[in-house]
Amino acid sequence: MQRFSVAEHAPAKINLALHVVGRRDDGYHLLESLVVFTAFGDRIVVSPAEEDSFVVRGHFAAHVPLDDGNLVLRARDALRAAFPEQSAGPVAIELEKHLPAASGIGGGSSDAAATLRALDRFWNLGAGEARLQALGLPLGADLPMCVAARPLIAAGIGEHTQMLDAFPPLHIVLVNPGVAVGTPDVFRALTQRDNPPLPPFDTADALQDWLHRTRNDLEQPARSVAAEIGETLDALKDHGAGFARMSGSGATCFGLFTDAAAAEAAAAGIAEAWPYWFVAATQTLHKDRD
Ligand SMILES: C[C@](O)(CO)[C@H](O)COP(=O)(O)OP(=O)(O)OC[C@H]1O[C@@H](n2ccc(N)nc2=O)[C@H](O)[C@@H]1O
Ligand SMILES: Nc1ncnc2c1ncn2[C@@H]1O[C@H](COP(=O)(O)OP(=O)(O)OP(=O)(O)O)[C@@H](O)[C@H]1O
Repeated sequence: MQRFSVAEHAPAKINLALHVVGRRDDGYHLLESLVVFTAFGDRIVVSPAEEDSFVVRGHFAAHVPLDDGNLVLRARDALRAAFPEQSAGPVAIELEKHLPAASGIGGGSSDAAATLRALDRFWNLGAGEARLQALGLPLGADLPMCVAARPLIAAGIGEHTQMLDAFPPLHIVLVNPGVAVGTPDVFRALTQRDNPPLPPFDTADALQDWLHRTRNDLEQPARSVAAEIGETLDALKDHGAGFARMSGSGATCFGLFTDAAAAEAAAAGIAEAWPYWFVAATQTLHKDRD
């Protein structure tokens, strides 16, 4: 039996830009998105056990299912099923839940991706990143990008990921106005499904210029579901964000700041003015895997 615990960070996923460029016959939308991941996030710890178990702790623990509806358990089961010939014995899984659920920053997908990475190491499967991405896709379109968890461009419904090396580090404030927004509801409220593609991005490009030429096509439909998104973006801009936009299907918005001190000051100001909102100052992750 494996004698050591393995821990994996499950970062927040931020769609810096998200263009909806078409729709597949099965109803899934074709996207082009520049995605980064943050130091702030959830945490998965897998440990040796006599039988399978799952516990959730942390500020948002009460907001996620404890049964097979949790993407963490679905990821564990998918990995076991893919490696029937290898010993994939009982395991205790602990999830520390710091990311708000149903909030556009991929909490469940990132937890599932971290579970795949952690169990791949714990069970010594040597699956490799591409295999883990393919195994994750049936659990959610965001899984392949969350397995990679470093700056990338995603395309298709999320199954194509192209890593961006030497992406500039970013100081970010995440703000969620306390409204859970269902991803299917936002896609349903979308009126324009064939929008212009993402302009090409080169890491040598000025990011701010590029951001101003891009969009989140899910912002308008999300605002029709949760009007608080407008107030959230205003709060970030009023507290000095050089750029602010909604991530994914919302309602979490991100603001970009010049340095960590500016991000922390803005986060403190927003948290004081809106004590019931979720607010976190953080920075992007760039660690290479594999
Ligand atoms: C909005 C994003 O977060 C951007 O990164 C993702 O596209 C959503 O990824 P996700 O939450 O992993 O999505 P899934 O769990 O696969 O799908 C939830 C629902 O969102 C819609 N959906 C999702 C992804 C996609 N490319 N097109 C869609 O239309 C579908 O109605 C689907 O039933
Ligand atoms: N580990 C988990 N963490 C959060 N939600 C989970 C988890 N497992 C299952 N879920 C379910 O998935 C739903 C979507 O939550 P999630 O946080 O993944 O959405 P999201 O942040 O909008 O993701 P995305 O940005 O990928 O659209 C929740 O309503 C919740 O019931």
